[in-house]
Amino acid sequence: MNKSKQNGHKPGKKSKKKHEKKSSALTTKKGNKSQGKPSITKKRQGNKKTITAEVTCTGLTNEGKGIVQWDGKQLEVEHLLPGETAEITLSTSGRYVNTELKRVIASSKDRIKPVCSYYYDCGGCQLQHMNEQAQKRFKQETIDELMKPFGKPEPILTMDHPYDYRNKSHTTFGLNKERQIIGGLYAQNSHQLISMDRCLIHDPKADEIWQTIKDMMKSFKMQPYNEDTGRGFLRHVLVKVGKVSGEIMVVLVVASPIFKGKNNFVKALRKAHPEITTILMNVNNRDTSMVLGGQEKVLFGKGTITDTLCGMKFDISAKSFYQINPVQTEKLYAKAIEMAQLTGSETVIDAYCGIGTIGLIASQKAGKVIGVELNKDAVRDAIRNSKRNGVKNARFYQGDSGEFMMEMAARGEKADVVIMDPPRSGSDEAFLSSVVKLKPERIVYVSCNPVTQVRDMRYLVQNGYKVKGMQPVDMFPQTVHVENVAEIVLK
Ligand SMILES: C[S@@+](CC[C@H](N)C(=O)[O-])C[C@H]1O[C@@H](n2cnc3c(N)ncnc32)[C@H](O)[C@@H]1O
Repeated sequence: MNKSKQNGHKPGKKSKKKHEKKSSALTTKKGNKSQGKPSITKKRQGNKKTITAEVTCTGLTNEGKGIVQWDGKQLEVEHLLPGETAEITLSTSGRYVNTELKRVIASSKDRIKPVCSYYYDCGGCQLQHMNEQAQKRFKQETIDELMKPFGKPEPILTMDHPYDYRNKSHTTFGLNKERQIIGGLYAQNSHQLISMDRCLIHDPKADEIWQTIKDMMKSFKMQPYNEDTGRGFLRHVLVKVGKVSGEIMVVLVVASPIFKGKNNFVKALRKAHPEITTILMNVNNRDTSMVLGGQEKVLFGKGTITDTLCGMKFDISAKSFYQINPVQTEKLYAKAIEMAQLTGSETVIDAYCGIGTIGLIASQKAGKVIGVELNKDAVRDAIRNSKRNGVKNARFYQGDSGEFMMEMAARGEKADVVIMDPPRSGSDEAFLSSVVKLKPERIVYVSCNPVTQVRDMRYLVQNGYKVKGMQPVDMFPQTVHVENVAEIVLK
């Protein structure tokens, strides 16, 4: 048996799109020089040349891919670990070089057999071939390297059971070659549906529910939606689970508002899963890769679920953002509130506030909290959550955080602490320049993308602030993503 099989590696099954990379744009982090050995085979197809080569991995990129040197170029190879020697294929097409791991010849002690049997096909997780210690070390080194201009981050807070953590999942449906209905996830960066019955980072109940829906589809004559032809009905199933409350929301994302037999469908689903507390239909009839569409209809229950986080209760709508790993979120929020150093009198801005979680938790120690959020359903949830928890000193507004802060700065208003938690793209100059004008004593910056966080913190540092401390949190075990919270104070 070859080494790749021992390691559970299934070569040659991936979508080609996944590997497409400009060799000139490759990350240089942690890479040393080492020369790839001469090619073993060469094939030419049109302008495309495929080469098999033996290479040695010298480091990892921020995306967890192995760095190798070949023919004077630095290339990335998925699922390859530092120190490993492997056989890879390289396909060159113009300036592009695609790589694929074929066989690990000398394996690293950090390599393990992925627990998930879909790992090499799916791409939703990127680090399952590393043991827990190696994942931790990789995330710490990545964040340490990125944050170097601002100091040394604290040791990352990891999770005891790094599986089953996602409280939100969405599944897509399609037909296999035999025209049987299948469900699963798209391979990363592609629309190739990977049929699966379990995702090990999802809540197990969520996977049971969509499996039931898949099995019900045939008897209800419900066809999966086909994005190429625009035909079919069921596009996705979104499941949200309240990990503490046990409440479960199921959203049937459909291509048309005409849902024949919906009452019987809902009845049958509830019979199979009495634990479901609400069912919604969301109509997405656009040619889009976005999961949810504009129209929403509650088919059963109250249309939201409630969950408990840091001792407070939160209503969550289908379209509202809610952190996907509540165990780690409690650690993250505790750190963010500690960094805010509230004494009971401060005016706190909770920017990009979602359903108001951080702001409402902070309100217990603050003078007043002002939350701002773009998504109107999330703002409605935040206002309801404020009432539900008896909070009297918090107000929530719908709007763009940048515009909101510019207006505050123009009115000469005051803020002592700004807590900001923008999406992956980070914040913008309108927001950051207004923060600089408002001059809060401290800024707590929560980020799920340290790359954009670095960019924004650089702006703040150039404009009178300094980074006092940083705490990375592993919110997304098995994946390359890292959450980081930074304490930033006026110089
Ligand atoms: C990473 S989430 C954080 C939400 C919340 N702080 C939490 O911990 O649950 C980012 C939020 O920013 C919102 N958002 C995105 N762009 C925005 C903008 N320009 N202005 C205000 N909110 C925005 C999103 O709708 C989302 O709720």
